[in-house]
Amino acid sequence: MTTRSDPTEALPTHRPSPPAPSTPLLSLRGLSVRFRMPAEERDGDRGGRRRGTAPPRYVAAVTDATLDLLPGEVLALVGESGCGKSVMAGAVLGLLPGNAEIAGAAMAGGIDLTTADERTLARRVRGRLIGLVPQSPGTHLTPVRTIRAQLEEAVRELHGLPRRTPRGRLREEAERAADRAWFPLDHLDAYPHELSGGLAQRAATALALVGDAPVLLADEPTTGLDRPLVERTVDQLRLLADQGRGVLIVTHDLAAAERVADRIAVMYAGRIVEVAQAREFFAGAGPRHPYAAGLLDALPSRAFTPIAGMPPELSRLPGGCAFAARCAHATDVCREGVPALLTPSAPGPAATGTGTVPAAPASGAVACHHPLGAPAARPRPKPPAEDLEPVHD
Ligand SMILES: Nc1ncnc2c1ncn2[C@@H]1O[C@H](COP(=O)(O)OP(=O)(O)OP(=O)(O)O)[C@@H](O)[C@H]1O
Ligand code: NI
Repeated sequence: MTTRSDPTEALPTHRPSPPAPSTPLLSLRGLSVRFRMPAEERDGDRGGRRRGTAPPRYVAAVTDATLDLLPGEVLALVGESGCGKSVMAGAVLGLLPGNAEIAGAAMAGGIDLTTADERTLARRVRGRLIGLVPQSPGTHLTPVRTIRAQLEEAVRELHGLPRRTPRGRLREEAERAADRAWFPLDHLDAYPHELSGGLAQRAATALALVGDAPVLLADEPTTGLDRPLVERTVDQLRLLADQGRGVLIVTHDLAAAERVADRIAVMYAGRIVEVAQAREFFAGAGPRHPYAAGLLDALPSRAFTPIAGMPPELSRLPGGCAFAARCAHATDVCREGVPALLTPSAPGPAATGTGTVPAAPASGAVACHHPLGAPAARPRPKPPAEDLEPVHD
């Protein structure tokens, strides 16, 4: 993809104040996804139990995720590769493979996305309630068709319009979508290869905006882009949120998240382990979960110290906190029980509210038996080898 600069790529500097937080646009409640895997012959089975009679294995890709996405906010979902971010996004769009088993709920526009049939998902959810900003505009755009033709086709499909629909209507809707993504109308007749990287990204975003969905889901929207293009891409998502949409960015790129996110949700081994205000997380008191602190410390702009060890296999999760084996703060209690996602002020689990619909943690929630920055009265674990305490305390 080319990344040459283009004067038409300047984004408007006007930044309207975000609307007051109100009803969530997307609500996950105890969302879990596991993949059923073919049974495996285990050690000791040979000669005894025959292959195929062993119990099936499961990959616990997402476990008990509770989270709200509010109008006007950019929420960044971060975590190491394989921790379940894309599976969570796929569950929301009804795009999981056949071996996926889902529990819990994911509500948007009054529809439970986990139980909706394919017809509902295709007609009412994808593109209409939730727009998907693709990872790689280069592969998302069809090389042999102009941007205008692709947008018009998307309009036709999304609105279920017949082939004979008057051109004017398609044209108008396509131009409206281009305009929403700040794609210059005088480039609409270009082919994808004629566009700069930034304009290709905007063309792909325009496709996601054809149905003017209130929720935008961007799974790794900046992978493979150079720094200036990363910044333009996420700034554009920020502006789309400022207009009242809810934007969920799934990313490895903590610098991009710091640049545009209002809130951060950190995932580890399939669970949300921390939800924080981005300002607090990056520039204020800092992360409260030792894993989240480790992610920040791993950044080249910070301590540049990777987290020792590897995440557990999602088909063989340990009994307690999944991070305990890598955590300098872990004690016996960590290995015994999975910590609930708690906010400091809430007496019970943050995911437990009043009424039948439990509340989601807004921010300041952490799933840790020994959260960082906790009162000194908390029993302090012994650091395992080197004295690592100053890094965290
Ligand atoms: N169809 C599938 N069958 C079995 N396991 C799967 C399937 N799809 C994904 N997984 C597993 O689910 C886990 C979560 O994967 P996911 O793609 O959500 O990770 P991710 O956090 O998005 O990682 P990355 O940052 O690399 O994109 C991984 O262990 C992955 O191997
Ligand atoms: Ni992913």
